[in-house]
Amino acid sequence: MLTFVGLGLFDLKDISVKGLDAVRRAEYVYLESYTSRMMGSSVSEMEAVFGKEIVLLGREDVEQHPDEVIRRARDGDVVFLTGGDPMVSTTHADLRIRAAGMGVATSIIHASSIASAVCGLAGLQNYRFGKSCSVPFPAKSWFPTTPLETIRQNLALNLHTLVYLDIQPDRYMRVGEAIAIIERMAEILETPAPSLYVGIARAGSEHPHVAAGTGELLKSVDFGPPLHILVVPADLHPVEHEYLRTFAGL
Ligand SMILES: C[S@@+](CC[C@H](N)C(=O)[O-])C[C@H]1O[C@@H](n2cnc3c(N)ncnc32)[C@H](O)[C@@H]1O
Repeated sequence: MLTFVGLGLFDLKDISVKGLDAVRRAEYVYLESYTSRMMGSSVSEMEAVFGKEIVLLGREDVEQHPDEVIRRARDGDVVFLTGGDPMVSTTHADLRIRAAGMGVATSIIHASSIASAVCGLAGLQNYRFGKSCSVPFPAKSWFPTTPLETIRQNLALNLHTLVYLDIQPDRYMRVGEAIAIIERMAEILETPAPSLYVGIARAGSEHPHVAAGTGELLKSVDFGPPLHILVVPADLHPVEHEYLRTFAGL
């Protein structure tokens, strides 16, 4: 059995009781840490509390060479850990399909996700979100403008946009960096940059930081340590406006 277990948002206390039971029962426990990160706990802390050795997997291990994981799941209990919910804004559906294709039973133990946490922290209604997008760190001759195109399509439909920020082995994109990159995209596309943003840091921790305002304002805010995420809101419903005024300094 291959069980996808969500770790939740911030530290090792965010896993569900069901998830913890599955980890403790498993013969092999894998963790992918390229789609999200548990910033409040190290892998060694998780190993100590879960009582299991954890094998780290990179993107290639999961997307190109998942054979070992699937083979072991055919012969015993394997847990595959992911930050947040394992099936939200990841490509792990592919791993589940491959396992099923090889006759391996699978199941999912869900967890809190950044996609729902932003609704609580920013007070933006979940059914008013359009397609989400991701802002990558630009490379030498690579500066995609598709994230701003997605934001503009959503704004035209009066929908909010959830903007995931790049995670790399040695760095995490911050709210201010993401806004500066989006503003550069606006220059390239010769289109206006968004006039309002909501920045969120460390959802799920004891000290999340949430701030709403113009790009100029949010670039000067110190959101503190990662992870960070950004929302570009559409026109605000009066309750959304009141919520951001009350909890995000709008
Ligand atoms: C690709 S998404 C994966 C979402 C994950 N599967 C989930 O359900 O939460 C990861 C991105 O979401 C944002 N993110 C995830 N957890 C966060 C947290 N606790 N606080 C702020 N942003 C977070 C970051 O921008 C990060 O790069």
